Amino acid sequence: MTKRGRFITLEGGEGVGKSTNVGFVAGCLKAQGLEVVRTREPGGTERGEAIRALLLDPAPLESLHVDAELLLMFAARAQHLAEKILPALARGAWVVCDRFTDATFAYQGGGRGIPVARIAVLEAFVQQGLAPDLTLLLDMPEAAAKQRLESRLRDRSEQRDRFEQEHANFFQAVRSAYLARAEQAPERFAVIDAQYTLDNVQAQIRQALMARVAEWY
Ligand SMILES: Nc1ncnc2c1ncn2[C@@H]1O[C@H](COP(=O)(O)OP(=O)(O)OP(=O)(O)O)[C@@H](O)[C@H]1O
Ligand SMILES: Cc1cn([C@H]2C[C@H](O)[C@@H](COP(=O)(O)O)O2)c(=O)[nH]c1=O
Repeated sequence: MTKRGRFITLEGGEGVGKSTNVGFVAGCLKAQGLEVVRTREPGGTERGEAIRALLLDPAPLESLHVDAELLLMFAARAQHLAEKILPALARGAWVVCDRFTDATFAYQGGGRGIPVARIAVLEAFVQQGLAPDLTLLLDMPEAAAKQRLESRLRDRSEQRDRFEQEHANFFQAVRSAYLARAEQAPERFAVIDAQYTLDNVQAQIRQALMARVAEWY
């Protein structure tokens, strides 16, 4: 019987370096001879990416109800699980995902104020017990992360998306919610101090990742 693959997620607020380090994590695992599927949320499938475009579109900032936002996150996730994540894990591939349900607890829970219990109902319904094996939480002060984000937006001439337009209080609440989740599940989370140089951050990530890989094999 094929051994089920492992599910690794990267989490954190805007601009902390998740997208930069998803490739690094995938590279470390590939160097161990593993099949790796790299993906992201919301998105990861054709339909999920269409939902992502709707969610991130800056235009309807005032008009998308918070419950609609929450349900769209889980709709994209249901498609992502069925079409990509579960088949990959079943064939023994390792999945590295830029954000997953901890982001929902942090953004829709911490940021938007939706009660955790309501989110947990949808989590159970959509995931049916599936949870990441390891979550790398990239954490740093919100103001410093904002500077990184600003410089990326400038360099790439990108427009702020609907979430990136939120205020400092929103991002502080997101950060607190992430840290609270990490404290509640220390066996799953590795908190990475993301405020340092990329070399330093990647050394922390490699150490956390390889410690788990050694535990699992
Ligand atoms: N350790 C680091 N030191 C300095 N700059 C960094 C570091 N890590 C990433 N960056 C830069 O910071 C910017 C934001 O990084 P990145 O896009 O990876 O963040 P992110 O967490 O994926 O952001 P978002 O949540 O908005 O997608 C990029 O310009 C990236 O090159
Ligand atoms: C999965 C998920 C994501 N979000 C938010 C967080 C970000 O602002 C965007 C995704 O953009 P990024 O460039 O990938 O950071 O979506 C959310 O609010 N809830 C979620 O469950």
